[in-house]
Amino acid sequence: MSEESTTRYRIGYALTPKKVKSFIQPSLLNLAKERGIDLFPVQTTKPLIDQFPFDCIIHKSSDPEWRSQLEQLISQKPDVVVIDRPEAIERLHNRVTMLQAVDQLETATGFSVGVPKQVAVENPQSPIDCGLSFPVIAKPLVANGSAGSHQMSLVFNEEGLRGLKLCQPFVLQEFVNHGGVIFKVYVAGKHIQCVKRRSLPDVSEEKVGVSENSVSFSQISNVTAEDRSGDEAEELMEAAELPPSSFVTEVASQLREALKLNLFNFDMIRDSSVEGRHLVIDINYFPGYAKMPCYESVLTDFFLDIVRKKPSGASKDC
Ligand SMILES: O=P(O)(O)O[C@@H]1[C@@H](OP(=O)(O)O)[C@H](OP(=O)(O)O)[C@H](O)[C@H](OP(=O)(O)O)[C@H]1OP(=O)(O)O
Ligand SMILES: Nc1ncnc2c1ncn2[C@@H]1O[C@H](COP(=O)(O)OP(=O)(O)O)[C@@H](O)[C@H]1O
Ligand SMILES: [Mg+2]
Ligand SMILES: [Mg+2]
Repeated sequence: MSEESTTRYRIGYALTPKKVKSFIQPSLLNLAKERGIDLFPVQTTKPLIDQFPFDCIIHKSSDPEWRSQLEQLISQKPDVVVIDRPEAIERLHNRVTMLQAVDQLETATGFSVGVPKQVAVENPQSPIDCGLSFPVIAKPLVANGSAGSHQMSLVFNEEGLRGLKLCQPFVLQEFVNHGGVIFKVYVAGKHIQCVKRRSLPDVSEEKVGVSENSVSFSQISNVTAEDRSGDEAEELMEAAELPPSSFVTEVASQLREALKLNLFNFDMIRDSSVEGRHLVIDINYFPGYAKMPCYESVLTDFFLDIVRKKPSGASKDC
């Protein structure tokens, strides 16, 4: 008999109610069960150790108590795989540190990858001399999953910058024309999938001169199919070609290694002014996998990779 049909594994999940609703769907639970994996909810407010046994813990929770429980678990039970390490996830909670790994990537496929020019503004009250070209996007520095951390402004000129009523540190990032489409690359260990999503439209030089000083927006890529049907942005999206999968795989695998993370996605745009140039603009921990085609089988394959390759005597990073 194969290992798949005889051995059962227990995975504990600690997720917000919103995430449980979107991710822990019956279709995932059933497929995982058929293939030997049972998923159980973990309560972050109760001692983790009392809820054992588990072969693996997956989690997305901003509770500091939970983080210390996990750190204790990692030192006390090295056989349990923790997906992912809190300190590695932490790097994605800041829009400067999240993109630092991108600069180390090297691609061999004739395409290149980088990040847009950006500067952090720690004190939002101080006058801003950012040295960037307009338009720029003001993004909250902290990317902690709160609604506020997705609230952004597209700023067309100095006056727009002066008019920003921000009370938290933020980053200013050069807006790059990219044809109104972003590529979302979902990573679950070695499994990688790239999908297209709608983005902000290109900004022409004429438009910079005549537009408002700034425009606010939030979570543009999550506009629903009903909202966008028939519009011009949707046509752009349908016509756009995905980047070659060899390039996407190179970038995703190297990022996975550099970030020491298994469960994340990144937003990538094609720089319209430089042939083959792509820019990573955002990296998200434990994103909305259920929006990815066949997420149940991708995630079940990933869980099996993890529990079968469990190292003895060490918690696993990647
Ligand atoms: O809820 P969803 O499915 O829209 O997923 C969100 C992600 O959407 P995506 O899968 O990239 O389209 C979303 O990605 P974006 O930041 O919109 O690129 C975030 O990962 C979000 O998590 P958080 O609010 O940053 O903690 C994710 O939200 P949570 O489900 O983790 O709350
Ligand atoms: N530098 C940029 N140039 C062009 N468009 C951008 C840039 N940065 C962000 N965007 C657009 O703004 C959206 C939100 O920005 P992002 O950094 O992904 O924030 P969030 O974490 O809220 O998803 C992106 O999906 C993309 O449409
Ligand atoms: Mg994004
Ligand atoms: Mg994000």
